Amino acid sequence: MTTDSSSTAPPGDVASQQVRIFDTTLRDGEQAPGFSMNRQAKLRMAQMLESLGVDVMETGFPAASPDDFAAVAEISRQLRNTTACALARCQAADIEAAGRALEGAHRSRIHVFLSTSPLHREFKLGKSKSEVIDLACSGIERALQYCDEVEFSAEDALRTEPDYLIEVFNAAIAAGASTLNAPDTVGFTTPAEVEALFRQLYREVRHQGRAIFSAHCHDDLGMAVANSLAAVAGGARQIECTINGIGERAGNASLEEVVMALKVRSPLYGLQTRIDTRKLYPASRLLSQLTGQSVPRNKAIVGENAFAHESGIHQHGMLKHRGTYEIMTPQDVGIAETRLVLGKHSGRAALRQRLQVLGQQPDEAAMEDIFSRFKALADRKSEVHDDDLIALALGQDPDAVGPWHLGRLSTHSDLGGRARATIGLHHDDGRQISGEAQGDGPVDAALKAIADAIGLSPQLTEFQIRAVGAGSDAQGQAHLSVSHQGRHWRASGVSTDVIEAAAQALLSAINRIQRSTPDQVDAAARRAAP
Ligand SMILES: CC(=O)SCCNC(=O)CCNC(=O)[C@H](O)C(C)(C)COP(=O)(O)OP(=O)(O)OC[C@H]1O[C@@H](n2cnc3c(N)ncnc32)[C@H](O)[C@@H]1OP(=O)(O)O
Ligand SMILES: CC(C)C(=O)C(=O)O
Repeated sequence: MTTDSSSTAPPGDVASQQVRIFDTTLRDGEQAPGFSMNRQAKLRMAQMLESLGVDVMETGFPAASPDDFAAVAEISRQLRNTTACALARCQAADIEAAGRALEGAHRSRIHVFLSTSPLHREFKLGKSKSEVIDLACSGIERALQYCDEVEFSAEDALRTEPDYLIEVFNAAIAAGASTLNAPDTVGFTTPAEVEALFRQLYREVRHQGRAIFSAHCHDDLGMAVANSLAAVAGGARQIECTINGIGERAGNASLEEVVMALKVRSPLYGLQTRIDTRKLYPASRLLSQLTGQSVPRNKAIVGENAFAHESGIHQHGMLKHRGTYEIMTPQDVGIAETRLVLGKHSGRAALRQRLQVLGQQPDEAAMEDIFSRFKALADRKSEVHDDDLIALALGQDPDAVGPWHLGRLSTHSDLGGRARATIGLHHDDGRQISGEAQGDGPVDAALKAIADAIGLSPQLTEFQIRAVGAGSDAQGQAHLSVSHQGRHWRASGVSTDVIEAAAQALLSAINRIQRSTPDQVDAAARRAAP
């Protein structure tokens, strides 16, 4: 967590080293298709954002719907260290709704906005320059009756005539706004342009240290984070951003990227935030769970690959000194550890290190043999897992099938009742066994029947079924991970019948366990056999 104790300038003044983080995940983020959240989800996310340390939280747009109003009201009552903010158009009903929703807030802000660009003035609002200024000022004055502070946004500011924008901001300050936001509503600007605009605003608007400038950048050209940082270089002291960069169209500036850029490059920017960066990854995962939208693997800071290395040259460098290929630690952002993923691009250094972790210490000759078999396997699989490596080290074929095979599977389930499964298995040595079990659904029953029949119940740690292809005749692909005696095994099964796909996946995992520890599993199966 970074805090500013050295600066004497008020937060937000250009002389201050503190940048306010204004989070709009629950408003601009939530208003994008695919990201809407119900009240419960918003409340859960708000708790996470407050513990992350955001300074201002835009909790919603109360005039949008009764549920949004209720969410803003409930979140506002709960926030203690964060200013609760609600959005409103320059319309009396919107502002009154925002004011009522914020009534229980510890500290409240109404964010009123109005378009200022020529295109928006003419086609959206049908208003002249002076009418826009009058409407903005009356909106700000009205909002001040309901809250502690008012932010004013000149929507589409980056396509507004700069001299007119200055006139609007001067009027907004005179009307009582203490935060002046110049949004790049359509993600059109560039870093050089936005920095120059903020410098001009800082110089020419009559803020007299009473108002701070804010940047709200969209990512239509992929420059939202760069533009936000450039705005700060030009004098902005509030950045509006969202977790995972969600927001209208291509999204907003990503909070985790902005914050980590300021932290990792602090000698360059000399600026700080209050964000507890160790909570960035948990916040990102929570949002992904609540919205059902996954984070791309290659996403900066919080993507699965952000601290994962597959290429041998990088892995070799990382094993010598992690600074060779990482500019921050995974722990800085709340990720447990760096992963060296073994695949077709990996080299001997990473393979040897992983084998050592798995208790295998092959000599040079054995290592060469394992390495060539590893490369051959890696050409067929995207990722080589620990159980594959153990099979390679033990001289086994990681692609082998059996010894157990599924001979028979039948399931029965009634709506609302327990499901039942019976299975028949045969072994390469001619043995045949059968089993029967009940479960929560037919997949659960089938997996239990197999585990009971073989007499081995590895713990299921991950389970996914997905359709391959479209249509009701699509193949179902089951992936699972199990743990057994401290080791982890992965397996998959494919069938047009999803229950059979799951059963094949578990059997494949048990076979892998058996092939690496044959005596032990065989004894279990003999005990289980009738
Ligand atoms: C850049 C941004 O992200 S702005 C925030 C965008 N977010 C949203 O729009 C999400 C929530 N919005 C909603 O639920 C609805 O749009 C509502 C409830 C706010 C309004 O719904 P409706 O009354 O049916 O209006 P509708 O959405 O069709 O059109 C917007 C109206 O607001 C006017 N308007 C737009 N911005 C402003 C503003 N800042 N101040 C005053 N009026 C405005 C438009 O001119 C239009 O007016 P008109 O109906 O007289 O033509
Ligand atoms: C309401 C304003 C700040 C906005 O979301 C935008 O201009 O993108």
